[in-house]
Amino acid sequence: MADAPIFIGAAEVADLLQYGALLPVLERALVDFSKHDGMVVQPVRSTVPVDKHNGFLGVMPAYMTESDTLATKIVRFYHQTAFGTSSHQATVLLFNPSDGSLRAIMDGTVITEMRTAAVSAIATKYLKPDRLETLCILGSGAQAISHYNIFTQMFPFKQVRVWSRSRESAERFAGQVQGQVQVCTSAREAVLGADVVITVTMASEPVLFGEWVKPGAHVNAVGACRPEWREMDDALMKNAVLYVDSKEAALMESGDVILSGADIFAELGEVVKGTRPALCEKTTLFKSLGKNKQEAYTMPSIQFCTASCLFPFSTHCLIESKQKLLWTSLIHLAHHFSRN
Ligand SMILES: NC(=O)C1=CN([C@@H]2O[C@H](COP(=O)(O)OP(=O)(O)OC[C@H]3O[C@@H](n4cnc5c(N)ncnc54)[C@H](O)[C@@H]3O)[C@@H](O)[C@H]2O)C=CC1
Ligand SMILES: O=C([O-])C1=[NH+]CCC1
Repeated sequence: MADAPIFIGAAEVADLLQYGALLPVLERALVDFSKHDGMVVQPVRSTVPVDKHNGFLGVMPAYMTESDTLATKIVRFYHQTAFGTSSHQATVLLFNPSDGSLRAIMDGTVITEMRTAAVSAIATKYLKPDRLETLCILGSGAQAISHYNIFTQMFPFKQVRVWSRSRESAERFAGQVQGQVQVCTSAREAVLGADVVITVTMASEPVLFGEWVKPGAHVNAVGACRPEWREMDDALMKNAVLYVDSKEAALMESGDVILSGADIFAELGEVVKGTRPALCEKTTLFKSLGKNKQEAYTMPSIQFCTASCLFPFSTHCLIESKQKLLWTSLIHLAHHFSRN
């Protein structure tokens, strides 16, 4: 009989996952994904609308030949959730690729929050303007917090502005993060003059307009993952140089790309690899959909390990082994572009 899969809960994932280790894995995932050489098999996410409850369930499988990693993320995103419940909840399943048996079940919500923010940070590292003084965040939920955390760690912003539909949630956000945040009364006020803008809303109509965006600024467009949803207006989509995590996904899932008819300039993985240029002097926009969550790349110091070896060990070994499994899954997930 196959060994029972191990379970890695949200608290353990949060303990084990560090941005310092995550960033290079994701850069590698972006590059591998954008090679399009058949070594990473990762279809565009399959999404089931749950209309009766105003939500969606997305399934994101991938197989990476090089690291022999087979996993899937399952994510639900609902518009109305009970108070205190995140609109996005995810689970990651890791399989033994040789026989398809289930090896690990892990919380994917923290992974999603951190992976997505880390990929936006990578896009910003490559596409950033010369001046990095003002960061603007539109939205104040889970992604706003993870983006705030990594962006203030990685870049020397002097000012962070936030706007949210309700001032109360923007103020709650400002109280939750470590550091000064200017709560703005309008999205326009938050965006004017900002060097980097991040949109992390559940909006289905534009909240960011090209006329507000400073020429040469960089935008990370993280929300609006349905073909009929928008966060940007046409002017911004057409005037900015457009980078995406996955061209295939952007043309199937992104309302901002599909409905504006904007041309895609490059995948982020091509920029990281150096095969397409980073046009930093222009206004740039990175449309993130989460196409490489887990990657087929195994961190050099972390060997793949089987669930069967976990149970005779001490707690310490168990945690260490879980960390290995977590990384293996991340590596896989990274491919869902770092659609963490
Ligand atoms: N690209 C990627 O890889 C990923 C993208 N996402 C997307 O990022 C966005 C934020 O996700 P979370 O922070 O987890 O969600 P959340 O539910 O925690 O926060 C959503 C935020 O959007 C605001 N909002 C909701 N409806 C709005 C509207 N009509 N106009 C303006 N603001 C509105 C809410 O007030 C809240 O501040 C979502 O669109 C989500 O689908 C999430 C995970 C991965
Ligand atoms: O990658 C992801 O988990 C998601 N992207 C958009 C909605 C959820």
